[in-house]
Amino acid sequence: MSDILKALGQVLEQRKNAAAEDSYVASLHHKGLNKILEKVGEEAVEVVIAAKDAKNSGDNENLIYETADLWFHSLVMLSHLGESPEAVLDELARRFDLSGLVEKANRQQ
Ligand SMILES: N=c1c2ncn([C@@H]3O[C@H](COP(=O)(O)OP(=O)(O)OP(=O)(O)O)[C@@H](O)[C@H]3O)c2ncn1[C@@H]1O[C@H](COP(=O)(O)O)[C@@H](O)[C@H]1O
Repeated sequence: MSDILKALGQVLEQRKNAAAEDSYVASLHHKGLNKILEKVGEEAVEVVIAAKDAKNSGDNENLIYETADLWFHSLVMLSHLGESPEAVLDELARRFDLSGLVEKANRQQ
């Protein structure tokens, strides 16, 4: 697993016990799930807009920036609900090398 994802997951957990005034992540945990979900939704829309702009301009810099914002806020959401980045990476590992078409066909049987 990526070292930075693991380290970030640990920081997000620690921030549950931090003061909202000292930390952006702590402020989100204090505001609660609805605020966190609002941020996830906002960042998802920003990713979509950045992708359209990148297609038109050929410049992916803002798309990378907005995608990092979306990943980050998704990790805060998972942490708030007691999950870790490892859980998502484990799920991706489980799916690895399994064709999406085959997986869908198996589901429909
Ligand atoms: N990776 C991030 C990260 N990415 C984005 N952000 C913050 O997410 C916010 C994104 O909000 P917007 O762009 O919507 O800007 P905004 O208008 O300020 O947000 P709102 O007031 O609307 O909520 C900004 O404040 C960014 O600084 C992040 N804040 C923290 N981290 C990581 O989390 C760690 C802990 O952060 P703190 O809890 O602040 O110490 C940091 O050391 C970083 O590793």
